[in-house]
Amino acid sequence: MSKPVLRKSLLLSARTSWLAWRNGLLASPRFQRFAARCWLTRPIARARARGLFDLVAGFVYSQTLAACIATGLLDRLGDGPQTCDALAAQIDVPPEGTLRLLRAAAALRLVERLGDAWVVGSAGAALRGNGGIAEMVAHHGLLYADLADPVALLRRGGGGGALAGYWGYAEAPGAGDAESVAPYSRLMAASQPLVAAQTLDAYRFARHRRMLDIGGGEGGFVESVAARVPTLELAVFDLPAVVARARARFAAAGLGGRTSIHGGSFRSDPVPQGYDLITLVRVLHDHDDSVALALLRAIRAALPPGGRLLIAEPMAQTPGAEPAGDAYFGLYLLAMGSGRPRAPAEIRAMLHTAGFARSRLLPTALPITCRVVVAEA
Ligand SMILES: CC(C)=CCC/C(C)=C/CC/C(C)=C/C=C/C(C)=C/C=C/C=C(C)/C=C/C=C(C)/C=C/C=C(C)/C=C/CC(C)(C)O
Ligand SMILES: C[S@@+](CC[C@H](N)C(=O)[O-])C[C@H]1O[C@@H](n2cnc3c(N)ncnc32)[C@H](O)[C@@H]1O
Repeated sequence: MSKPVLRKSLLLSARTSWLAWRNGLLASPRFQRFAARCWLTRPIARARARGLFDLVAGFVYSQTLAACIATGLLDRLGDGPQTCDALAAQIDVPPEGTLRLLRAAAALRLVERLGDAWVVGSAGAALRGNGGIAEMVAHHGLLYADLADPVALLRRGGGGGALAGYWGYAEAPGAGDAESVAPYSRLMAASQPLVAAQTLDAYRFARHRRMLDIGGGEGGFVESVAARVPTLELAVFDLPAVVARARARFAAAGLGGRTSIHGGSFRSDPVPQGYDLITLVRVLHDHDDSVALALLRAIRAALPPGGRLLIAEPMAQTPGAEPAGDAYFGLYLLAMGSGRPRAPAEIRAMLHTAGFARSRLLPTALPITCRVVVAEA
């Protein structure tokens, strides 16, 4: 056995022993009782118990939030303080039910008591400041239905449920009509500013002349870039029924002269050429490895020498945000029926395989919402 292999195997066996010892201790009711009573370990024990309780009960918190959004309770409180009785009449829930909801929401900092009335709480205020989150919560009903039996979902390899139906247009023959693409495109457009803000702060778009946003939906990201970088010519490539929405949006925003529209499928149509920057915003993670790699290869072939590809999306193994990438998006994409969240290192390895010379991860202010990898052809 070579020295590095021996070293690796010794380290692995030391770590295995340590983890077995640690887990035995943490599982022991005697140790748990001792840690909760001893003044030195009590804060840690309480924090761990709280963390575990949140994990066990998190779906109830999410459903409390869902009720606040569905009834419009948060928006109503956004207009000013309200009593429970006044709110009850507006949201069509009996006063006892409204009070129960308000108390639950207060525990989650969504609302706050102010004398005899109620106002928006600190978490509620942050949520109201990010429009797209409320829409995300509203569409979680679909994911919630699919996750009612998570083991069945895992056993059947994902898809086949409510969320897959919502998304199905991209796989459908003809790739969707105006009616079937509308709900999803609207949802993506509503949540797009969260991602655009991070991406625009992370990368200097002004260094480019012509940008193509592949899978750009109804053009929300292109519109944000247009507002930040007046010199850039912009284009969007998406399924024909989706880009029809982008065309209307650009015309309404007075961007018709600065933007081009390409309708097609990157599964079967060539990637348009003539752009020195191509972007994939919340697109790569939607696809299984074979489709994702074929797309990266096609983009590499379409870029001029020195041209760049920018990938922006939530990623796996994000320090401090592991549950968002690996748990939330891992199960979301499973329910959707294709794709997976990838770690930056995996994306960079795929970029290398696709023929990109260099790539790097750029820092973003809120990596939980989006990370950015840029690659050079
Ligand atoms: C004022 C005083 C007293 C003190 C100030 C202290 C201080 C500095 C406080 C900071 C307050 C502050 C600025 C808070 C900011 C909070 C923010 C920005 C919160 C943002 C939260 C974002 C969330 C929760 C985002 C959720 C996003 C979701 C769930 C996205 C889902 C996306 C999906 C499903 C996308 C699907 C696309 C597909 C199919 C995968 O491709
Ligand atoms: C998650 S959405 C992201 C939309 C937008 N980039 C954003 O961040 O809001 C994925 C987009 O990829 C598009 N898409 C899916 N399959 C496609 C295909 N085969 N060819 C072109 N676009 C496709 C969808 O229509 C959708 O607009």
